[in-house]
Formats: sequence, C-alpha cells, structure tokens
Amino acid sequence: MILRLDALGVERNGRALVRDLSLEVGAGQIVGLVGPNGSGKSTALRCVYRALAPTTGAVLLHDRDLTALTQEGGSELDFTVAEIVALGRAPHLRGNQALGAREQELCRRAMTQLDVLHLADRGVLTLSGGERQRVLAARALVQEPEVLVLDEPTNHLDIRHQIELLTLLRASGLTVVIVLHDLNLAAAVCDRIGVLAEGALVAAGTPREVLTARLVRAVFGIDATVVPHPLTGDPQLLYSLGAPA
Ligand SMILES: Nc1ncnc2c1ncn2[C@@H]1O[C@H](COP(=O)(O)OP(=O)(O)OP(=O)(O)O)[C@@H](O)[C@H]1O
Repeated sequence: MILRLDALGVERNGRALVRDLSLEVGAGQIVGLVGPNGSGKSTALRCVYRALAPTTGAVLLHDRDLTALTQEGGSELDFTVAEIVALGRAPHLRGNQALGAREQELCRRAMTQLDVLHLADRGVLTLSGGERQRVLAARALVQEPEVLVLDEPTNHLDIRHQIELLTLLRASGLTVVIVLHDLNLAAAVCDRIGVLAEGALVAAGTPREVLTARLVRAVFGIDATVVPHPLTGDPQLLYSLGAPA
C-alpha cells in the first residue's frame, strides 16, 4: 500500500469537516473521491498534499506519517508556461542546476501531451481557465511523482481535453488520488471510488460496486438510471430533468 488515510479527521470551529476517513491507495491505482459540494473532498486532499494538518488520524506514505515530512511551497506569479512546467522538475535538481536535455525533453513531452506547447512563452496569468488547468497538469506530470493528487483537474476543460487528460492518467501507470464531480468520468478512469457525504466515507469500492442508483439517490438526492457502457461495461449514469411545469 503506497498511501493510507488512517481515521483522518479535520475540525474547524468545532465542526467536523472530515470524519474518521480511512482509505487505502495501492501502487498504480487511480482512486477517486466523489461526493456533493461541501462533503469534505478537498479538505481530505489538502491533508494528503500537506496544505492542512489533520486534527485526528494520519496520512501515511509508505507507512511514514506525512505530517512529519517537510512541506514544499510554490508560487505561480507571472511565470511563462514553460517556466511553470519546468518548476515541476525542481525537486529533482540540485540548487540552481539548469535543466539538462532529458529534463527539457520531459517538459516538452508533457506540454505536448497536455496540448499547451503552443502556449510555452505565454504568461500564465493571461491563460484561460482550461489552458491554465492543463499547464498545471503538465507540471504535475513532469514531477514524476510517486503519488499524484488532483483536485478536480477536469474543471474548466472542454470534453476533448477532459478525455485526453484522464486517458493520459490511465496510461501513465502513476498512483493517483483524484476528486471528480463527473461520476461517469470517475467510473471510466478510477480503479476504486470513495464516496464522501458530510465529511464521512459512506461507500468505497470499484465503480461497479459503488455507483448504484440507490447510492446516487441517497448521497446526491437525485434519480439516475445506471447502465453499463456498451463498449467498456463501466457503469454510466443517465439523468433526466424533471418534467416541464
Ligand atoms: N478553513 C475552513 N474553515 C471552516 N470551514 C471550512 C474550511 N475549509 C473548508 N470548510 C468547509 O468544510 C466543508 C467541506 O469543504 P471542502 O472544500 O472539503 O468540500 P468539497 O467536498 O471539496 O466541496 P466542493 O465539491 O464544493 O468542492 C465545506 O462546508 C466548507 O465550507
């Protein structure tokens, strides 16, 4: 087990934002967190990438408590796209060492994969939401991280770029923890899904085990018809709007 959330709890102002959350992420797995707005997904992820210290419990990377490790900060002021992506290599370089040929090739490949190479010399502050999101994904990829933690990485992306990003994640073999709102995309990309409601894990398992009409009704309060995807067999949810008044 690479990553383990062990009875994680986060409290703020006497309110439990995350309660007793335990979840395991195996090597090479893509584990999704889904749930309604405000259910604690981002708060849980913040504990994983150490932006937030849990009130109780722990996040363990290879059985080592992450809160004991140092935190690296990052700022994204007015850098160019190429500079931001290159910053992803910083943890692998010594001091002010410049990027070598292999490093530059890695950055170039990631920018090509995320379709931002043509933006290499643009300032990040001038980008659209989706372009910026893709630049941040390219930076994450060039880090060659042991665990990639992504909070709604498809936010702002058009459907082609959503599919391309998730396809890339699948092909990367990386261990990924990802928050997604789109349950159909979550079903397609995740090996396992954890469902949060009011800060607590209410279901966890494969997409097929978890994404049932009953669970969607109970957690999201909506009716959905769940059908197997005709090509992949993944559960897919069909929604219909209420009848017009
Ligand atoms: N620092 C904080 N102080 C007080 N309340 C907070 C703080 N951070 C988050 N919250 C509250 O905790 C709850 C969970 O927030 P969180 O961002 O984890 O939800 P989420 O599941 O990621 O939601 P969304 O789907 O809307 O992105 C929300 O009600 C939010 O308002």
